[in-house]
Amino acid sequence: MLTFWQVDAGRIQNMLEVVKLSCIREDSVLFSELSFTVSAGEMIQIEGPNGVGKTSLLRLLAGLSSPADGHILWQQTDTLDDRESYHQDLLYLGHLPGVKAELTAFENLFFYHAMHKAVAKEKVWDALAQVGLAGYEDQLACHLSAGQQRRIALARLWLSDKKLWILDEPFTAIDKNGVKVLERLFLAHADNGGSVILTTHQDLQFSAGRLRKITLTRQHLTEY
Ligand SMILES: Nc1ncnc2c1ncn2[C@@H]1O[C@H](COP(=O)(O)OP(=O)(O)OP(=O)(O)O)[C@@H](O)[C@H]1O
Repeated sequence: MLTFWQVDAGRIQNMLEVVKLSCIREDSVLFSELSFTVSAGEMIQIEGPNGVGKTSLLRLLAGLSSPADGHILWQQTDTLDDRESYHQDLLYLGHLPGVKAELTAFENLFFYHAMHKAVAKEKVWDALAQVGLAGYEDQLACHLSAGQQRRIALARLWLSDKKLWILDEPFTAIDKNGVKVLERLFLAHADNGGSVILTTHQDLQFSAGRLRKITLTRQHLTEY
C-alpha cells in the first residue's frame, strides 16, 4: 500500500480541492467561484497585486476564516466536516513572524512544537542551524533582526511532518541565500509527496513546470 510519502507518479492524488470559493471583505467581493485543486507533490504560487486577496485566500484555506460561499475539501472530505484531521496535516505560516519577543530563538521553536508533540532538543538546535541561526539559539527574539525572527518561524518547516504547507510571504526579510535554502526545502517537501501553497512577490527559481502559478485578479482567476 502507498503511504503519503511514497507517492506513485502514476497515481498523483488531489489532496486539496477548492470548489467555487467566494470571499467577501466589508462590502467588497474579493473573489468568487474560485476553483482549483492541489495534488500531492505540487508547489503552487498564488500571485497577484497588493490587496487582491491572496492572504484572504490562504486564511480561508487554513480554516482561519470562513468563505462567503464554496467548499474546501482535504482528501475528499469537506474540511468543515473534519477540521481536526485537516489541521493535523496542515502547517500554516502567516505573513507575520509569529514569534514571542520575550523568548529566545530556541524557546520559541521548542515551546511551539512542545504544544503539538514532543520534540528532541537536538532537533530544535538542528532546525535553527538549518536556517542560519547557529550561535543565536539563546538570544531573545526581540534582540534579533527582522530576517532572523522570520527564520525562527521558518525553522518550524524543518521539524514539520505535515503534508500541506500554506505559507504567506515566507521570503519576507529573507536574504538571497536564505531564499535559495527555502526553495530547496520546498522542492524536497514536494518530492516527498508534500504540497506547498505560498504567496510571494519574488520570482522563484524552480525548473520549468515545477511551480504552478495561480494569479488572482479582481474577480478573475488565471492559471498557467
Ligand atoms: N478582516 C478584514 N476586514 C476587512 N477587510 C479586509 C480584511 N482582511 C482583508 N481585507 C481587505 O481585503 C483586501 C485583500 O487583502 P489581502 O490581505 O487578502 O490582500 P493580498 O493580496 O494578500 O495583498 P498583499 O499583496 O498586499 O499582501 C484588502 O483590500 C484588505 O483591506
